[in-house]
Amino acid sequence: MENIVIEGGTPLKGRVQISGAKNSAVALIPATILAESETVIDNVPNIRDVHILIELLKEIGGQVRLQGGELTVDTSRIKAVPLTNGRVKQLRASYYLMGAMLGRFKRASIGLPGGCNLGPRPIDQHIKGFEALGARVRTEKGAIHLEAERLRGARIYLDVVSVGATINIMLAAVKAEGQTIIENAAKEPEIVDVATLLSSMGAKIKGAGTDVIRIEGVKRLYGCRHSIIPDRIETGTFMIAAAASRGQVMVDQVIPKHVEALSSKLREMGVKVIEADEHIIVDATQSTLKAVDIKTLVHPGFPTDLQQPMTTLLTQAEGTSIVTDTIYSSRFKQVDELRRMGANIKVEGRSAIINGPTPLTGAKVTATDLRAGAALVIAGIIASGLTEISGVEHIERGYEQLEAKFKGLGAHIWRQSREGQVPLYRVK
Ligand SMILES: CC(=O)N[C@H]1[C@@H](OP(=O)(O)OP(=O)(O)OC[C@H]2O[C@@H](n3ccc(=O)[nH]c3=O)[C@H](O)[C@@H]2O)O[C@H](CO)[C@@H](O)[C@@H]1O
Ligand SMILES: C=C(OP(=O)(O)O)C(=O)O
Repeated sequence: MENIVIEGGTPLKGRVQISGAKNSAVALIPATILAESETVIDNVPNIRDVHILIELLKEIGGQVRLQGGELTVDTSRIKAVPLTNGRVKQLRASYYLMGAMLGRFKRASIGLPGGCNLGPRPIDQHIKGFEALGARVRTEKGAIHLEAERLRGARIYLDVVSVGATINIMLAAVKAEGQTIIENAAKEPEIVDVATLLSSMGAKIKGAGTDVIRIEGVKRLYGCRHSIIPDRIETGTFMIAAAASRGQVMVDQVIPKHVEALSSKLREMGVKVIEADEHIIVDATQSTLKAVDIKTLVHPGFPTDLQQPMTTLLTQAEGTSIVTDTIYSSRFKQVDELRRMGANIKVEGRSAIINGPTPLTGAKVTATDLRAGAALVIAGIIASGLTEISGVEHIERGYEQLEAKFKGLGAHIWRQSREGQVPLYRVK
């Protein structure tokens, strides 16, 4: 077991290249099940969630190769093998295997998903969608079993705007007979990315990226080539880190429009944010950071996945900031850890109230989930002294080479075995 150790206090400087989007990759990989020949996906991030999904595809007979960001999947000989083992529980996105296997085989048995512990993460809207398409659904021994004689297109209104349900229903509906209309659909860029892949496979989808998606079912889908969009949450993580450290960073190979909500908030705080076609420069070298309020919302609102890193930045802003998470009300596990480092934050209901600025000091802290991990890495970068972060496995689920990328920007960050010589002072 390893920890991340950071000696803080250096402003970040330089250029960082962003990887392919985790939250696209984890849907695109299951989507390859729908094709009856070879699919090649480029710009695949080298992260734990991707590795687990590859193992799951292999378990059902897929031939899979990941080489330098290029994933080749041959699903011509896969079978509807039940996936009810421990692996599916290691990530949330294993639930996309339900929609994809239902679409391809008209049946699926998939263990209940895992993922970050952000409070309740229901999947009732996914189930409602599958049932509307004609599937019988039962939950038994920790797994969901889906079965349909035929899948028939349907009009499905989502009671809550859900990225997961929108994608999962799309995966099953592309192979249903007739037309499916998903109303009150989520509009996240990852949904558009999945629709692009499915369309390249031969699916007929209109309206992805709006709140009404229309799908005309087809009989067969074929392999294709697809490149994953840049990770907007990784983009945002580096933008926030640049601002928090009062640095100047070019965040490269991104789609600036995907992080507009964050760019606006950073500008409101007094940070210079310059957008070009494929990069964003964040310059906080001359900034006096001002407090702002944040409310997480569905896209194009402020993303819940950046709420936790943002709380770290707001500890450095002058005044009181209120951060409200309307998507996951208890996504504040980073707060206790930030307090250990000197932050003045209290959580009331679904809001965190942050008073700043407070200098942070290094401490031993634990990453309890993926973005809490990112929040603590940023805290370590700006804190005085040494910060030691355990729970690195959460960070590895979703960030490719996080330490190497921060090191490239001048941060003093390294891995150390837990049994190693980690006194919280620098060994001379
Ligand atoms: C809208 C939103 O910001 N979604 C984020 C959410 O997606 P994720 O797919 O986890 O969540 P959803 O978008 O599906 O859910 C949004 C909201 O709807 C609720 N819900 C969802 C499905 C369901 O069947 N029933 C139900 O009540 C959820 O509890 C949540 O409060 O986390 C992902 C990983 O952190 C992010 O990449 C997504 O951008
Ligand atoms: C919470 C996240 O991941 P997951 O939904 O896969 O747990 C995330 O990407 O921020």
